[in-house]
Amino acid sequence: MSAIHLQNLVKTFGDFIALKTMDLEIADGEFMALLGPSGCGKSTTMNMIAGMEEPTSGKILFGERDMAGVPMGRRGVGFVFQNYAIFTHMTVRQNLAYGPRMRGAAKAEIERRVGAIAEMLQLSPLLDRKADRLSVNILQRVAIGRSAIMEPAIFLLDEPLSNVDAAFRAVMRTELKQLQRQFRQTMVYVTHDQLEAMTMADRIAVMDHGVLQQVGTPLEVYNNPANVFVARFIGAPGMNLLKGWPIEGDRGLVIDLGSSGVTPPLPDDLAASVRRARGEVFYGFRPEQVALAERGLSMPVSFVERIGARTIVHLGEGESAVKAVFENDVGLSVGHTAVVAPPASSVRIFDADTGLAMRAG
Ligand SMILES: Nc1ncnc2c1ncn2[C@@H]1O[C@H](COP(=O)(O)OP(=O)(O)OP(=O)(O)O)[C@@H](O)[C@H]1O
Repeated sequence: MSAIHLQNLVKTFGDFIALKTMDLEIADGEFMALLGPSGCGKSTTMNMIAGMEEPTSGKILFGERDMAGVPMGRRGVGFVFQNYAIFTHMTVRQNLAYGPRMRGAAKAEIERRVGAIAEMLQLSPLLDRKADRLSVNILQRVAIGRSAIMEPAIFLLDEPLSNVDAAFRAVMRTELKQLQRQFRQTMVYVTHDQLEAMTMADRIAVMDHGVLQQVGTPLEVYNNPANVFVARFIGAPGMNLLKGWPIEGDRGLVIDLGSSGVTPPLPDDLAASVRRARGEVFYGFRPEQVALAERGLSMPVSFVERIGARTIVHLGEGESAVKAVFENDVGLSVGHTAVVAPPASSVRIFDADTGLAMRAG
């Protein structure tokens, strides 16, 4: 019943197309993150699921049930926004109890549910505090509690952590995931923060410019991005992408990267696809997978960032710039030349014209 199906969903505002044909299946009990840069259409999609906006065309089904014309209050969804919507003149207890009381729940039942949700969200010591005396962090926790206490089968959260501070955000990531495990709701979570999506979601729907780019588990979108947008967007830093031409080398197909040199041979199954496509490509590899090597791409060090034990080394410049992440200090400084090689199995190739990933085989 709580699966969500988005079918050919389109939303325009006048001439502006906010969402171009979205097809997405969210399973019952799944935690789906809608991830993408500002303006990509995440909130528009969410607002249509909630019933706050009508689709221009296309369908939204909850289970088998078409939601066309079903008002927000009848959809059985819980909604938490970026800006906590709570009653500041009430106590935390009164805020949490508000929904069940409106539904006419018995007093003892309300008390039991308020106690349980307060315990889960670490609000028990604050239950009798007036909401106007709480920090932004705690206000958002109360807002989540106020929605969660209704145990909605579908829980929609739109950037709920973007106004809270970084340390609290880390705590809340864990708590939200636990909340979902406990209630087993279908959760749709809008964020532009990939760390939130990667750590909490079962699957991530990556969006850009009103177009769904890829749907997959966090590891799938990280390891096998469908296109150059996803490759650059996922990962911190994103995937390195160097433009080059495939050429036949002595030991197999290699990519001529111009001033950066020539790559090691591609694995055979990937080479077969690249040969068939015959065009210019992007040679992609993750900064975390770069190793210093005797043979490989020889590049000047342009900048070194040290973040605790982690070191991000910037190599080359302009179009041929790449980043390499090391978990220790590898002794590289500006002015050095580094020879780096990504392991063949971690290399990804994208068609330079279409931006689409070429798969092995
Ligand atoms: N009511 C509206 N009228 C006109 N344009 C709108 C309206 N609502 C959204 N848009 C536009 O649609 C596009 C998508 O907006 P949306 O809020 O869905 O993006 P988003 O991915 O959630 O980004 P953000 O994180 O910035 O909210 C944006 O360019 C936005 O300006």
